[in-house]
Amino acid sequence: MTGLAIAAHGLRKAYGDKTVLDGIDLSVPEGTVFSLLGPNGAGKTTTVNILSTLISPGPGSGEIRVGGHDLAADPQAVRAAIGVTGQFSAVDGLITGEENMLLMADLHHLSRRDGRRVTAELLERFDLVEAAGKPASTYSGGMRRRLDIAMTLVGSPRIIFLDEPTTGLDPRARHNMWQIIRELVTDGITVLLTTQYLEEADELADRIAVLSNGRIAAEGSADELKRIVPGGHVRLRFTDPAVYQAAATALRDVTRADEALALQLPSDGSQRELRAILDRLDDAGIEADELTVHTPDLDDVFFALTGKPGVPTQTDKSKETAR
Ligand SMILES: Nc1ncnc2c1ncn2[C@@H]1O[C@H](COP(=O)(O)OP(=O)(O)OP(=O)(O)O)[C@@H](O)[C@H]1O
Repeated sequence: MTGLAIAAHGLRKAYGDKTVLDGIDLSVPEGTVFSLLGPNGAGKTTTVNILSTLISPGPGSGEIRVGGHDLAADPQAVRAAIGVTGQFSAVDGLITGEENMLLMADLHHLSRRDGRRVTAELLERFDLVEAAGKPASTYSGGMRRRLDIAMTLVGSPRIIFLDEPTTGLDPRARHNMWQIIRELVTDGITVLLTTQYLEEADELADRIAVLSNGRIAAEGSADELKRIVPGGHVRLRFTDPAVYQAAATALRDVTRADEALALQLPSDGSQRELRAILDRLDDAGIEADELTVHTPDLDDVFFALTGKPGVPTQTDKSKETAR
């Protein structure tokens, strides 16, 4: 292996005259989580489908290596190295969780005994022992996803593709899934995660690539991406209109929100800039009733890069931190 679990050069795909992937490069080091982030239709699933050999790359694509194997020359070896769990999971609802697992063990040609052992271990690990004898159709969304990942692990993959693994899950199940993903990585597995949830990429990914219009608009760690967009500001709120007016006069570069009696100033949130603002207020004898610092988050990055608002964040939690 090269140290890279996935190395793709100039990945291309078009359907008719619609270009979905317009030459993207991906480098994913072993044992890391790489997140492909993009709005609906950006090409995330198409990328996963190509890398997992489900569909062929478009003409003109460069070399693609997955698990150290050349995708075009040795797709079988790629398939043996990977596991895929997706929006349309492999779980059969008509049979029990345990039967699904045993079926998977059969597909991987495990002996009956090994199949039973691995199934028991994985059902235990994913907290599915109690539900093991019930039809999978009776499982909650979170249980189904856990079963799906457990089934994927039967084949001992080194690389797992998780296509939107928490879409539709409630917050508890989502956090549970994040924990599972972290544990996979602790075990040395490489995870390629596609998500529409910015918070999910922020939580889990070592590196994030933002897909937009068939290209990677930006790539880096969450912190690196946050640094490329402006958007940091300090917000001051007042209850007394006269004090609000005085502050608006005393401070430069402010954006006023007269109705809310609030002022906004661009700021990187650093101690130096905050002190300068507070000094100016002190000099003018002004006391703000509330001061909050807003630092850019992946939402800001995403909107700046794709120009497409409306992508869901996972919580309504305020982006502002009171200081
Ligand atoms: N078999 C196909 N035939 C024609 N067009 C397709 C096909 N598969 C995908 N597309 C188109 O390619 C584009 C990218 O689709 P893809 O499913 O990769 O996006 P995505 O980023 O995974 O989106 P989502 O978040 O909605 O799953 C979309 O415009 C889609 O309509």
